Amino acid sequence: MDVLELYRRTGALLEGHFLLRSGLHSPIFLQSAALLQHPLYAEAVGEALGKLFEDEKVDFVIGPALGGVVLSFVVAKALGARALFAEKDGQGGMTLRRGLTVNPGDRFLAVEDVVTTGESVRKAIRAAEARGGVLVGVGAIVDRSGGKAAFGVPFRALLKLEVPQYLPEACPLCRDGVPLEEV
Ligand SMILES: O=P(O)(O)OC[C@H]1O[C@H](OP(=O)(O)OP(=O)(O)O)[C@H](O)[C@@H]1O
Ligand SMILES: O=C(O)c1cc(=O)[nH]c(=O)[nH]1
Ligand SMILES: [Mg+2]
Repeated sequence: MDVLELYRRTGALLEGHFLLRSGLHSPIFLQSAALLQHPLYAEAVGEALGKLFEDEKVDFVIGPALGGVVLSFVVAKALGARALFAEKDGQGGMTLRRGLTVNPGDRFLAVEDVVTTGESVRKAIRAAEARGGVLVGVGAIVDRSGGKAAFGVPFRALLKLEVPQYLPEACPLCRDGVPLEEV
């Protein structure tokens, strides 16, 4: 599957000057909702990502809201597992709400649309582990961490993308006066 082409085709590959969740700046932003709004593409992504973990016997898949909600659903469907999502808890972490539960010992796969630092998916992982879940893998549509993100379990992505990302004080786009976009 040509994931980059899917982002392009759906207008989800943005170029400019973007503020990332982590506070880093980048000339590239992958707007996954623009891709995942298409059920057939979302399903294809879910099947491809699920396939990378088909031997893991997962009880549930979890992703951090919002980006991880649709993705969790399509991957879980492909794996015959439950689809959970974690939500911001208002204190910088994430939690399970809305009657979503974990049975102690449940094996789970964490999924993320785009991993930059991995901090967002890590928060969803902590929420599931706090309820007794056992993490068996992390899957992403795109890994743009430059090989830096690690979770202590297999981490697999459909696409590894090498893109510049800068600390704000070292950002050449800021230096050139390019307006910063919060997407
Ligand atoms: O690996 P990280 O450095 O954490 O960055 C990547 C995260 O940023 C985006 O989510 P965002 O927090 O913007 O919110 P959303 O999912 O609600 O769109 C994206 O969906 C990832 O969750
Ligand atoms: O790091 C981020 O916040 C981020 C990068 C990206 O390409 N897409 C996205 O949704 N978030
Ligand atoms: Mg997100």
